[in-house]
Amino acid sequence: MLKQKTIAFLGAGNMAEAMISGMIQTEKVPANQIIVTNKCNYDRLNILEDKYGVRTAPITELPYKEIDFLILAMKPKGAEETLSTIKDLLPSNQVVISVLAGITTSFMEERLNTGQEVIRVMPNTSSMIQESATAMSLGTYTNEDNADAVNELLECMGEVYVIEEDQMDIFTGIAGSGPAYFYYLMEQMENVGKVSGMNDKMARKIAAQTVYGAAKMIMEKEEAPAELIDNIVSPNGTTAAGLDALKKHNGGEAITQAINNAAKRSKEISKELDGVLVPS
Ligand SMILES: NC(=O)C1=CN([C@@H]2O[C@H](COP(=O)(O)OP(=O)(O)OC[C@H]3O[C@@H](n4cnc5c(N)ncnc54)[C@H](OP(=O)(O)O)[C@@H]3O)[C@@H](O)[C@H]2O)C=CC1
Ligand SMILES: O=C(O)[C@@H]1CCC=N1
Repeated sequence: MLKQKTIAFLGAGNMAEAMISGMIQTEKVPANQIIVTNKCNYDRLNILEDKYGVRTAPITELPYKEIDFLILAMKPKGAEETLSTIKDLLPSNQVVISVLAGITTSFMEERLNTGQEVIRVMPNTSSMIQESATAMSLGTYTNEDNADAVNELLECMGEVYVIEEDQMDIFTGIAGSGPAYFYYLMEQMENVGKVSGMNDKMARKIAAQTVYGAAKMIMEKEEAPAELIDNIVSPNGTTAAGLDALKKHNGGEAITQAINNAAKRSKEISKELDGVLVPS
């Protein structure tokens, strides 16, 4: 289904590259059917062209009539201007897909021509290695075939969850921003190892392997996290001592706050960009 689709990215940053990398690895989307553009950084476009074999074009020369899926991948503050610029250039059967945090389907629909299909997506940078947890929510006019095709496209980047749009802010807090929390955690683990005399590279790998193994256990086994914890804890042993410290220092609360704060920011972005002032 994807082989005949032409996909364009408006925005050639980290998220666009991660998605392109995921798509190309599956070989479901030929590289020459991916077109990438950005605002002004043509060096960046050249890098992506050399690295992935995608096509690039200045933003004013995008072949809109040829494009099936137009992926908005600039910063959220650029959405308003972009949508008004492209509104009348889009064929009526083209699907506009946004990965922008906080940009709602209604925001897009209000700024595009009536009937234009939009889909809101939240991937994460693990798309780069096809391990994203990606959410998608459909707009008012999305037809089923296009929704299926976009789902298949997103599966090139990892797991896809179709969710109600009112869950998108919390999904962003958990999964869109989530990798950063784990990188932060692993950085702490690595630093502790280094301070204790471990070789830098080995400390990084040990932290990553530990997190990877734990995530894989959750993915592959039936047990809930509490049971898996039970299997590690010995009475009066090292893990009990470690968990005591984690609880004493509000480790659980810290992660809850991180997710809720990110979700709150996603909501704020929606309101700010829709012209509703949010108290700071
Ligand atoms: N990074 C992440 O982990 C995730 C990001 N997102 C969303 O993805 C979007 C992009 O994030 P990210 O890739 O990190 O950002 P980057 O800053 O890495 O990239 C932004 C890109 O957008 C381009 N750009 C800016 N304005 C326009 C425009 N008007 N038209 C076309 N291109 C434009 C920039 O080009 P130039 O340099 O020429 O200005 C740049 O290539 C954000 O909206 C974010 O919310 C969603 C999920 C995860
Ligand atoms: O930080 C951000 O706003 C974007 C959205 C999710 C991950 N990065």
